[in-house]
Amino acid sequence: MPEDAPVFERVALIGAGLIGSSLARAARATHAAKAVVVTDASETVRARVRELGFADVVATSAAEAVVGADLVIVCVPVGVQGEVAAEIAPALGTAAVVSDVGSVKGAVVRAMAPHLPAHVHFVPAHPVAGTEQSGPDAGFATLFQNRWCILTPPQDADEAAVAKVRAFWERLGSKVEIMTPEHHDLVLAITSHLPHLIAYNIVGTADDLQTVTEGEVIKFSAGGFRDFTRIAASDPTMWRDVFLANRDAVLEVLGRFTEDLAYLQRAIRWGEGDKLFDLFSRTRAIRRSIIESGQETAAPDFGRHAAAESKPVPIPRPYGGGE
Ligand SMILES: NC(=O)C1=CN([C@@H]2O[C@H](COP(=O)(O)OP(=O)(O)OC[C@H]3O[C@@H](n4cnc5c(N)ncnc54)[C@H](O)[C@@H]3O)[C@@H](O)[C@H]2O)C=CC1
Ligand SMILES: O=C(O)C(=O)Cc1ccc(O)cc1
Repeated sequence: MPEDAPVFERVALIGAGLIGSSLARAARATHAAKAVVVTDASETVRARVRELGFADVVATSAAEAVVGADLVIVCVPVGVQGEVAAEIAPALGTAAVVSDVGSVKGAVVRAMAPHLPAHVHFVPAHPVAGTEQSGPDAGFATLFQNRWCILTPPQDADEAAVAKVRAFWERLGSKVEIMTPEHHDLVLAITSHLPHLIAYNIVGTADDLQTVTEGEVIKFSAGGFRDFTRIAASDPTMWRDVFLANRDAVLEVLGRFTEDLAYLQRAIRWGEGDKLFDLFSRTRAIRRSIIESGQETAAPDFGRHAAAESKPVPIPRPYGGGE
């Protein structure tokens, strides 16, 4: 294949928000697709996509969009991915590969797979790249460059279909890793979902405290708190769906997190400075090693492969030492 020959002929994107519109722009900019068809449930969004001009075709329904597509990527909140799969199923061509970009994989695979015809190759994906913005204006062509994209194909997936989806994401500039949905959901629970929950919680707590601090919480917010407010501005629908869909893994890591927080609370109460100092030294070393390895903007260690990943991953020892 010549270096910039399209990876797919006709890519259909269902949902034209931050991720769908970034994919359309990136697929065009890199010639990963010969033609890009976009649709969205919202007429306002479809009209905006026409104005912005990043699609070759703007279809009025998901079923219409997938006709003749050799790659379909579902880019809607995870809570409606099952509905979309049911809607597109009868219109999918025999050569179609179906994928998605959902931030949760296990629940999404369980919701979508039963609707898809047997001839369709299903290769779920999650680009670990995004912002707190949403909608078609927020997208940009370089969003996926030098970012991880995790694929979670079923064990009996068609190898050629997986290779083409990998090639598509690599064309957009992503680094691709393959793992099971369960492993994905545990890793993302700690690296992405829990940080968002903490951000939503701390900004909510600070807002409640405004009444006792005469409104000065926001005024004097230092860098750390401001970073939390950016994350806490993320889309409410998307994140409600993420927490409901990844309930088990989030509750697992949240349990560990609250135990570790209680350990710090006790150390502060009893003046145990060495405990605080030890943890802060450990975490500083982690940050420094990330920077030294040149991974500062990359996702954490996803270097594990599908076959090895069906069992739960041990979570590191508690701050205090033993298990
Ligand atoms: N926002 C982020 O940073 C990232 C998001 N994701 C995942 O990408 C997916 C999309 O997220 P965003 O693009 O950020 O959301 P967004 O809110 O910007 O866009 C979602 C779009 O889907 C449309 N939509 C909703 N239901 C639909 C339906 N039934 N049929 C057709 N269109 C429908 C909405 O009208 C909206 O335009 C989610 O599953 C999310 O978990 C993945 C990586 C990063
Ligand atoms: O804006 C940020 O800091 C993010 O963390 C973006 C993001 C949100 C959801 C994902 O599944 C992946 C990336």
